[in-house]
Amino acid sequence: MDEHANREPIIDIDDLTRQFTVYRKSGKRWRRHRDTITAVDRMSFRIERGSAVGYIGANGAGKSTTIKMLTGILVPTTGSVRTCGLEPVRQRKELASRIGVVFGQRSQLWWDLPLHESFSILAAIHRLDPDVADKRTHELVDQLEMGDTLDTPVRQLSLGQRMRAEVAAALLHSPELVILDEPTIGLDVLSKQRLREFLRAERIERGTTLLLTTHDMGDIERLCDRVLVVDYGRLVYDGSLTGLGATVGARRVLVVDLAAPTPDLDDLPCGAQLLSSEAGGMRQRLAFDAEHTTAAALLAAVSDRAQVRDLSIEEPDIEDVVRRIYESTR
Ligand SMILES: Nc1ncnc2c1ncn2[C@@H]1O[C@H](COP(=O)(O)OP(=O)(O)OP(=O)(O)O)[C@@H](O)[C@H]1O
Repeated sequence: MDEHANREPIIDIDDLTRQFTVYRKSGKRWRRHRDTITAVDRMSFRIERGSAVGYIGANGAGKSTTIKMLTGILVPTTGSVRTCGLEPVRQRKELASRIGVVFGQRSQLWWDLPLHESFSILAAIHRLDPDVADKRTHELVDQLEMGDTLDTPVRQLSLGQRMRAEVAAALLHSPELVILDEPTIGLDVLSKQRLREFLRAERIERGTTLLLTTHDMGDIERLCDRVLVVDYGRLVYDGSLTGLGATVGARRVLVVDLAAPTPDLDDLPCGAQLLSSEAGGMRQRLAFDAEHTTAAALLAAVSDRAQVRDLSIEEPDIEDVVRRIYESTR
């Protein structure tokens, strides 16, 4: 790969739109109506090589449709998409040798064959040199602790074992970019932890770029340095995990310890609300949203009413933020 290619974003989408035409029957005569659904709506973003990005949003927000266009399964309606510097649909074969894809719900393994045979078949499909394939298989089996399962038919693997096998299968040809759709869904705590550790190491040691969709806050926290939030096909947030709370309107909490018992602090500035009052009102928790007021303004309002001895600020619970994004009514 030349130096220019190395500096190019590994994913570059510009004004990307995908629409679907659906038909529904309605009215007395059950006439067919034609509707257009815009699953991805003029979306633009770039992802740099070596980064790890969480792509999140409610059900139906447009995540899978974006991934399908990135991998060449779906043709965009308008706009452009480049993955690894290639046009995914036109250069799908070449792209397949440069990316790995894991869809939690769909398998790329052969169910009735022992696991090691799936790896051999995939190595042949990718035309890997037998020595290289052997070395890489051993490495993955070792790192993902799959030694005991190599002779087991895939259909007999537990969910955790199968997910590790899926990840190994997607990484066998050492792709530059790995796209994972819900990689830890349904896994127990230990399996999740193992998988995350493996993906982190893969990224650090090989510079592999990771793009993942997930409902699991832990995946984002442990793996991603950037979060993209999609809603109704549009990008509504692009930034760090910590900045996410403020954007989706999650509230921070000012906790004040007061010098004497104090009646409930109501009548607060707009955007602030009393959450709880303890110890006869000596500790009160006040939620506020950054869009309407500031911690300083809130503190000033409290100081007018009581003597403040100590204070702290609780940041939004990111797990709650992610849950709210997924639960938003569509
Ligand atoms: N083949 C299709 N035909 C018609 N509509 C579709 C098709 N694929 C997706 N859609 C619609 O496009 C919108 C986006 O769907 P998409 O599957 O991309 O969302 P998602 O964010 O991946 O959701 P989930 O988390 O549930 O997988 C939805 O309204 C969906 O119903």
